[in-house]
Amino acid sequence: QKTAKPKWVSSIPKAKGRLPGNLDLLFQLILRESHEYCGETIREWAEKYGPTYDMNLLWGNQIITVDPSNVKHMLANDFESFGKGAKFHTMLETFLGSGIFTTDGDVWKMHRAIARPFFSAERVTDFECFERHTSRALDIMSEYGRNGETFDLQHILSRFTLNVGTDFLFGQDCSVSNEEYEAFSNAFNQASSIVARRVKIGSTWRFFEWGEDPTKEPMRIINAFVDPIMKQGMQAAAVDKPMEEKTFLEHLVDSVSDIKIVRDELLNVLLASRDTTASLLTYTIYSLVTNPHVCERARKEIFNTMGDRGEPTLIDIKKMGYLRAIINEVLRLFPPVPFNIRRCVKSSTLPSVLSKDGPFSIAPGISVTYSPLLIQRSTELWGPSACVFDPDRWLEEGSNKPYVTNPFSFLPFNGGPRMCMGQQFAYHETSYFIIRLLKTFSTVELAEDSRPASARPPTSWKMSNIGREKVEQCWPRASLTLYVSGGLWIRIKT
Ligand code: HEM
Repeated sequence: QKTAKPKWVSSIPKAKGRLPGNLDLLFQLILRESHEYCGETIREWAEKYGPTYDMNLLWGNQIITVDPSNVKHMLANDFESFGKGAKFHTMLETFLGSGIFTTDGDVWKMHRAIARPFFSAERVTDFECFERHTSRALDIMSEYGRNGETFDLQHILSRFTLNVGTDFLFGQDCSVSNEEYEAFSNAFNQASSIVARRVKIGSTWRFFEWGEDPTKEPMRIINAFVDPIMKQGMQAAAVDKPMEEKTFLEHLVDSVSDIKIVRDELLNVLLASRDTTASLLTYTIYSLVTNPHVCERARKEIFNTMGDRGEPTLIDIKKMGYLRAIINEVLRLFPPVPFNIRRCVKSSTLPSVLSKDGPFSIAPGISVTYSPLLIQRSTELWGPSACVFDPDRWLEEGSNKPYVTNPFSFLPFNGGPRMCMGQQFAYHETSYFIIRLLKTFSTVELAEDSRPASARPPTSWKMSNIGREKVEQCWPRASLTLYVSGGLWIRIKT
């Protein structure tokens, strides 16, 4: 770490636009989103202004950092000086209320303490739950295969992870009609993109939302979906039973008297478990089908470990080192939470090891956005092959690997006291699904011919030498989580 005297926030390099208040940069940030590779504007500005810079939109400080030393400082070393903050709470409140994601201090501690018992080793290895929903998803895919039809796998995976999430957390199968599911899913995606945009443009978000709150209509649909789940959970909670038999929802109803908080928490954990794992699964399958040699090696490992058996056990999964390396490599290149934010609540000093002018002191009230996606693709941290999909980097021996020397250079699940509670659950769910998929289907391919225009990456990327633009065969985009624009269109053979 550098020992130089810290400079005040004003010495953090500032982005320089042509219009007062960097109005042109604010519009660039919003308008480029519709045609750029996820995070490209932020990356480009980091190259121009330095790894820690101030977007300085409408005269307000808004710090961006792609420096792991600063992320470690905010999430772990000086955790008490950084929180989600009141502004973040307001931006997300109309969607997620006051749940584990949006709160700080004692309220957050209460949420975390209530949730903790439900992420014990026994609960996160409920493979029967994975099997119930995996076999259903594979049946749907087989049907498409038999009919010679192509399909959007991302869509199937979002429903799969929602079903697993509601089953694991609320003890209920989400057996709604396709129409009800579609309405819920669209409303959830819509609310999620509205709040993601608020976070991206920061304090200026209200300028872009005239009139009625745009999350109001999606929330009406989301609540209509969640209410019956809540009702059943409350009825079940009224029946006396030991803690080990209780679902997360029953325990929640027991522990919290305010029904609004129960609903908020339910949506928070649904968001945590559905979109993130669907993203990881979608990008894992995308990476397998676009790297056939990796797919074949994974298939061999699965068959060598399990022989003719169909359903994997925890021991099987633990033996599959190559599959784990593939999942880590996907989490590195396509982190399901590509951007995140913290707000300074007590004066602090960002070490800014990668900046030539750091460290930088920052004052309470200032927000710092950090990007796992850009950090995990940085050639400075990961070497010249940073943008290449190479699971072998996780199997190489040696203590000089970036994820060994600098754990905050790989942070898909965050770090410190607010680290993801569902990490093991997500690794197990993803491994389980991939093993069953590769054992069931002999061929899984991209169906480039049948995807809609919104799923096609811009043709200009083929000529690009930036990041992964040249090699990407889908369009990675972000709302709160990373997704494939227009869906991942697939063709399979059984
Ligand atoms: C690949 C899958 C997943 C990824 C990449 C992921 C990533 C993350 C990240 C980055 C955070 C930190 C958010 C923040 O504080 O800013 C987080 C928090 C959290 N995650 Fe996950 N997550 C995944 C799956 C899951 C699953 C399956 C569950 C539940 C079943 C879950 C439950 C939670 C909870 C409860 C928190 C809140 C922790 C807190 O604020 O104290 N996650 N996750």
